[in-house]
Amino acid sequence: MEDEQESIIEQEEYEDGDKPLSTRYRPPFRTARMQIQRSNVCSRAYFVVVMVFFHVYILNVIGLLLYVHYNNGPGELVSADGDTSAASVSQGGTPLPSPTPVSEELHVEDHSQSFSLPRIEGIRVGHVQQVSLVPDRMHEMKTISLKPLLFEIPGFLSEEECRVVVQLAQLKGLMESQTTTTSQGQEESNQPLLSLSTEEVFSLLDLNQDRLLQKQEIESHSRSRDGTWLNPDNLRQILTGLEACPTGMLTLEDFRRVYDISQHPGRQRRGKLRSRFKQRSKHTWLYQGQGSHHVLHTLRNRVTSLTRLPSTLVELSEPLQVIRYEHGDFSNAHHDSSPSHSETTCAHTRLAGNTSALTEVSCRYLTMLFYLSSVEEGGETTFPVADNRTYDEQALVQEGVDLIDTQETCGRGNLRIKPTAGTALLWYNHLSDGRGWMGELDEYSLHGDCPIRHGVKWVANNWVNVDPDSQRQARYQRLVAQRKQAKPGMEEHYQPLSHSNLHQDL
Ligand SMILES: O=C(O)CCC(=O)C(=O)O
Ligand SMILES: [Fe+2]
Repeated sequence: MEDEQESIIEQEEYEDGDKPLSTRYRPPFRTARMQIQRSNVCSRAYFVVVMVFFHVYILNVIGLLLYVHYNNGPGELVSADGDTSAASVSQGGTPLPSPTPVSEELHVEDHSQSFSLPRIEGIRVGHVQQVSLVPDRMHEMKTISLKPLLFEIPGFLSEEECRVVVQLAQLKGLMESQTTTTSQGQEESNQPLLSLSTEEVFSLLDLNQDRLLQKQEIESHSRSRDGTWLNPDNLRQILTGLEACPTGMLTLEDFRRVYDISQHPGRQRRGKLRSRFKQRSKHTWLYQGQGSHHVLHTLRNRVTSLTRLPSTLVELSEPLQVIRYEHGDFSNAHHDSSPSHSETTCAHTRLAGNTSALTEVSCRYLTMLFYLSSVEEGGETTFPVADNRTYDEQALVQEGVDLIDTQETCGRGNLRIKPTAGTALLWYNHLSDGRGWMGELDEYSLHGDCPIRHGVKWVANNWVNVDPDSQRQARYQRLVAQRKQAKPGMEEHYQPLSHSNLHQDL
């Protein structure tokens, strides 16, 4: 009986199409043979499973590589200043070939190209990449922080270019950047501004006027550069109250409780709202399109090259803003761009915008800040929460320390960059939406500048405007293209918000 069983097993083994049994190892015991039989079947199944996993793995790797290549990869840079044959970005010093010409004209046809926004990879803090921006030299671009993604490029402008931009700004004439106070200092800036009831304050905070205060609404106030009428303690009280609220929203009654100014008579005497300094400087705007000074034009091309953004986006963005800070001048910490709400619309795409939106705001995917002068003492650009592990609105305004207030707390920021003539900073104000377009505001991009102690500081801002609604951005670009076709030679100009408007919008 046992023999019979054995021969059946053996026969099956042979019929399976493997080697003849005679050539096989014949184990002395039946149980062992059965195990071998099972292990053959198992190893085939195992082989199939492994192969399937292997293929899935390979496909995943290919997919990932393609994703990285088209979205975030260390793509190609183009040499600006007309040199399209030069190499571009590389890591470790070897330039990569990258011949994509930067056009002097608006690319009205390349909408498809416009719908992916490349991002430079930071790799890690301290990482240095070689970039080719001018024909005869390479520049080094160093990662300064990952949150926000921030780079420093020394020598982005030559001494002569800095001088030209400053002179052009002086020729155009600088205007006062609006401040909420006179320029006599903090004392005076604390003068009462308005006397508002708690209900009026509630209404001001209630951006969408739904009679409920959401965290977003309170936070968007706390972000404003002027930081005016809610002091840090008020803000902290309100946010704490909101967090204790199970609905996550405050009704007017809840608000009354958390905004109980009578408990803190010293902080908000008689309910007077106080304004504080937000900034002090002078600024002007310089157009960079056709007919502008070649240095301005070149600078814009260099921005396109470095950022690898579609040239249309850069060309349709705000003009160059040049700012001069003198002794004591500064600006409070702020975000250059705005969080997107249903009630807001981007100023730059207003042509294609939703007219029912309440507020126009600045939508700035990235900032390029150029230092046009070195400063002897003070005037550092500060990123108070750069590379924090977490971003916490409340931590910004803890008792006695208001990181927004650069006049008082500049030294406490996480990162401070000393202005050096010719150096450029590049940072992304927004995260990616994960699909290659602009996503949420990067809270960590909060920055300001410390008061000038000695010397004069000149800087210029090139902001690249992008609408978080890619369809609206596309519509806007189509409209501009149509207008351009109808009126050749006319350049569509972004109408800049004034510097002060901008920061009230934040
Ligand atoms: O001047 C600086 O260092 C920063 C300027 C700035 O943040 C701005 O103008 O928005
Ligand atoms: Fe800024």
